[in-house]
Amino acid sequence: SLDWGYTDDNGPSTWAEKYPLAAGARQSPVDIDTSKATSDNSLVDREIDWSYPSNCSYRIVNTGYGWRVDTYGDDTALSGGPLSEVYKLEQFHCHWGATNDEGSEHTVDGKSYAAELHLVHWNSEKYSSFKEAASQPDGLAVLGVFMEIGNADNAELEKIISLIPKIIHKGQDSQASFDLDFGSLLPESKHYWTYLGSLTTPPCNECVIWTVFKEPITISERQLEVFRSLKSVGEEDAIEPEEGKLVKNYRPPLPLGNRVLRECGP
Ligand SMILES: Oc1ccc(S)c(O)c1
Ligand SMILES: [Zn+2]
Repeated sequence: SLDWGYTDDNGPSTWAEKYPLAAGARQSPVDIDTSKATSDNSLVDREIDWSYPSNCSYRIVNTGYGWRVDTYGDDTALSGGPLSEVYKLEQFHCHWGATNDEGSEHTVDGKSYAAELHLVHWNSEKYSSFKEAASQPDGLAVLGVFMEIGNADNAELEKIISLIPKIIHKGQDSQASFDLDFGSLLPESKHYWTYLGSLTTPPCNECVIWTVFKEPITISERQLEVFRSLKSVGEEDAIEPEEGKLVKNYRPPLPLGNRVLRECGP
């Protein structure tokens, strides 16, 4: 089974034992203390620009600590905002909690959202692979999108959620090509906070330029329950039906320390 996870005996407070980077000074997530955010001119008119194709083939996989959609980011591009180069979309995934009052990784003035979507991009202008980029301080650019519970399903996410019953157990995957409109996975407002941080899962490499959108998107309670139905163990692990469910997979915030937190947007 996994050597790290989100239970009491393998959760975030134990990660540094096997993954020393997890104890670094540039870790993610952080609490976004809005009174500390500077809106200096360094980002003025530097809005985040993305271009994602409307139809792509994807693979969704149960990693044992969540679901992850691997994209084949040929004609994807993320630029602008805090980024000096063009980044390609590698994958996206989500973090959530056991109840709706927790689940996001970043928090805003101490407030948690029910879940948080991460769209992971890598600096394909400077580096030749995602793996190489993940070892560099400017290697990855991750967009963080807060998710709150609303009455309506999120139609775009439903295309992904409908595949989850096929990957209930760790290691299972499903290939699908659907026209996913990424734009609708992002909020209307492009107002964001940005800071230098890390992967929020082991090995917690300090290689991420984070951009966290201020405005959440909404998903329904039913959709979030589907996330929680994923299992962290393989089909071969004989366990009771209710056991091994991935009811939460979020890392609590780490200190911002002396890092700069900038904000940009209307
Ligand atoms: O490549 C990545 C893995 C995990 C997480 S949380 C990321 O933000 C990027
Ligand atoms: Zn993540």
